[in-house]
Amino acid sequence: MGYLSCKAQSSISVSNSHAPSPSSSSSKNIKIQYYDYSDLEAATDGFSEQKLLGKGSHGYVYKAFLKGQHVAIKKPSRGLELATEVDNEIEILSKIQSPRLVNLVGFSNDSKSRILVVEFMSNGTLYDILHSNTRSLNWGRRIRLALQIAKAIDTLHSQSPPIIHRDIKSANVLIDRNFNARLGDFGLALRCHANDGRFLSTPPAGTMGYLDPLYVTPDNLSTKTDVFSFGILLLEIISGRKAIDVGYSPPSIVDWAIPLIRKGKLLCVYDPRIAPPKDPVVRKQLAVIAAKCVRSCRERRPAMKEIVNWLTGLSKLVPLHSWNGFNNPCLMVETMGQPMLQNGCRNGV
Ligand SMILES: Nc1ncnc2c1ncn2[C@@H]1O[C@H](COP(=O)(O)OP(=O)(O)OP(=O)(O)O)[C@@H](O)[C@H]1O
Repeated sequence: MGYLSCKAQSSISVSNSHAPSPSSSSSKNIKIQYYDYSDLEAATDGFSEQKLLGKGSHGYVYKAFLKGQHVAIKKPSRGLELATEVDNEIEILSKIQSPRLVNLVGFSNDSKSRILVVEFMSNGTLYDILHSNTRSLNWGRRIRLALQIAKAIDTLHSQSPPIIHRDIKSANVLIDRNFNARLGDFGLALRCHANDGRFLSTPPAGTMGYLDPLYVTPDNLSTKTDVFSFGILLLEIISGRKAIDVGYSPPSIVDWAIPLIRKGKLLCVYDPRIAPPKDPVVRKQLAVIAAKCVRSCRERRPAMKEIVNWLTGLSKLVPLHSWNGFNNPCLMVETMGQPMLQNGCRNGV
């Protein structure tokens, strides 16, 4: 996995040449394309409805084909405050590329509007996949998606200084054409540097349902804030339930799932739309990992690296079958592995 060291970050080049493909990311040579507003306007047929992929709180996302590459174009809908989020996303993503992230391709920087151009993800968001009733993912696929998201967050936390995403949620996980998870939306991301004024003064933010309850002042932010949100996302992957769903009591996934996991009623938390994982070790450990991530004592939450190790072990125990209906022979290969979970993961929650 490629990511940049702090030193290499000074050698970013903003150029008019093509951005490198994410898989060929180099620590010294991230090339970001600069676009004229008119190029982006033309590529989206004047930001037309037909090219609209979706809408978020920051603005609209359009599909376009630019210089031989499918891209997603993110156009803020409101004023200055949102431009700041786009600026932040540019600042963070122009210094890091990874096959686990929705990478920056370029941006337009003219007086009319700051517009972001990122890689196009053809299979939508994990939120849509988990909560649509048309396709249910098998356990092999769910565990691999969880592992890929954990690797993405670990990549951010391994930077110097660490980058904290602050908005880990299933709607910010996009699925690429090979059905791999990519972490996107870096509008809220912050570099965790004790002397950084922005880090010290930025008020807490995130998405309700995923937000660490301990993150109440700017200086409370830590990598464990993302670990908490990842735990919520893992519960969502396990149960198929939304982070907050007022149709249930209690509506919060964590208030519902953790007492059940503590009582050992694991089968109650598994997605009723599909049979639970066959292997009881997998059933238990997946739930235990999620419960460890959302512990109220931050110090007792695991680091992302540990979570990556545990999920890697679990992924070896569960075969990866086809992606419900999509016929990708590469995904049909069964992965055999030896049981492994270290670092006390077999202990209780
Ligand atoms: N890189 C991309 N490739 C393909 N579709 C995308 C891409 N980025 C976003 N989309 C689509 O656009 C929609 C809106 O994305 P956006 O990031 O603006 O908002 P969000 O993450 O859903 O919400 P919010 O910004 O409020 O957190 C997504 O739900 C997705 O369907």
